[in-house]
Amino acid sequence: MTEAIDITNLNYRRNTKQILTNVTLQLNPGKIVGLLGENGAGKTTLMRLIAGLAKGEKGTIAVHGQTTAATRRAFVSFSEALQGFRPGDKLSQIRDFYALAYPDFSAKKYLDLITFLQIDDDQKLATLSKGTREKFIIALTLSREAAVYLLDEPFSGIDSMSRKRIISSIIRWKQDSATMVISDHYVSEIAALLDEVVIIKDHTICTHKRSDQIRREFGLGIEAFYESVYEGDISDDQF
Ligand SMILES: Nc1ncnc2c1ncn2[C@@H]1O[C@H](COP(=O)(O)OP(=O)(O)OP(=O)(O)O)[C@@H](O)[C@H]1O
Repeated sequence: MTEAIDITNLNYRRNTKQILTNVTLQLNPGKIVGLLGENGAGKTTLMRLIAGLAKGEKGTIAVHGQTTAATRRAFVSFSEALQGFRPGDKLSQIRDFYALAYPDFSAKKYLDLITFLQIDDDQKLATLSKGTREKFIIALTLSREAAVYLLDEPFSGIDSMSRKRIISSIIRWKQDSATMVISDHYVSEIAALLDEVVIIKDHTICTHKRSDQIRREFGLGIEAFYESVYEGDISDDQF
C-alpha cells in the first residue's frame, strides 16, 4: 500500500535556524492524525512543507508517491490563511478562485459546508469576524475532495459551542480513504477524533502512536500522554 504521507530524513532550516531535524513519518490513508507540539515546535512548518508551500528542505516528502512540491499540491488541501486575497473580495469570488484552481473542488460540498457553518458568502472578506474567517477557511479546505487534508489550528478563533459542533461532525466531510492531519492546542477537544497522535518536540517527531496504543500501553488519555511526553514523565526509551 502506498502511504498517504511518507517523509524520510527531513531537515529544514530557515536562515541559520534549525527548525526540523531528521523527521521521518509514515501515515496511512484514511487516518485522522493529531499533530501536537508547543508553540514554535514546527507544526505549521511541517504542514507547509508537506503541502509544497515551503521549499528548501533536505530529505524526501512523498504524498501518495508524489515527491515534488508542485505535484504534492494537487493531493493536499491545506487550511491557508487567505493571505493572497484582497479585503474587498467577496467570499463567493474566493470560492470561484478555488473552483478554478483546484479540479477536486466540490461546489456541492462547499454549499453544504457554508450552510452547516452558517456563512453568508455574499459578504466581503474584510467584514468577517475572526471566528467566521476561520470557519470559512474550514469550508474552503474541506470543499476539496483531496487525498490529504492538513488543518493547522483550524478552530483557534471559533467559539466553544461552534467548535464542538464542527469537531463532532468533521469526520463526515472527509472521504473514508482521505487522511486528515490536525494541529490544535485544544487537545482534549479533538482527542476523540484522533486515530493517531504525532508529537513534535526538540525539532523532531519524538513519538507517533495510535490512540488505542496510548490508552493500552500508558493507561492515559491523549492530553495526559502529550503533557507527560513534554514534561519528561515518559522518557524516550518508552516510545
Ligand atoms: N519566516 C520565518 N523565518 C524564520 N523562522 C521562522 C519563520 N516562520 C517560522 N519560523 C520559526 O520556525 C519555528 C517553527 O515555527 P512554526 O510556526 O512551524 O511552529 P508551530 O508549531 O506551528 O507553532 P504554533 O503552535 O505557535 O503555531 C519557530 O521557531 C519559528 O520562530
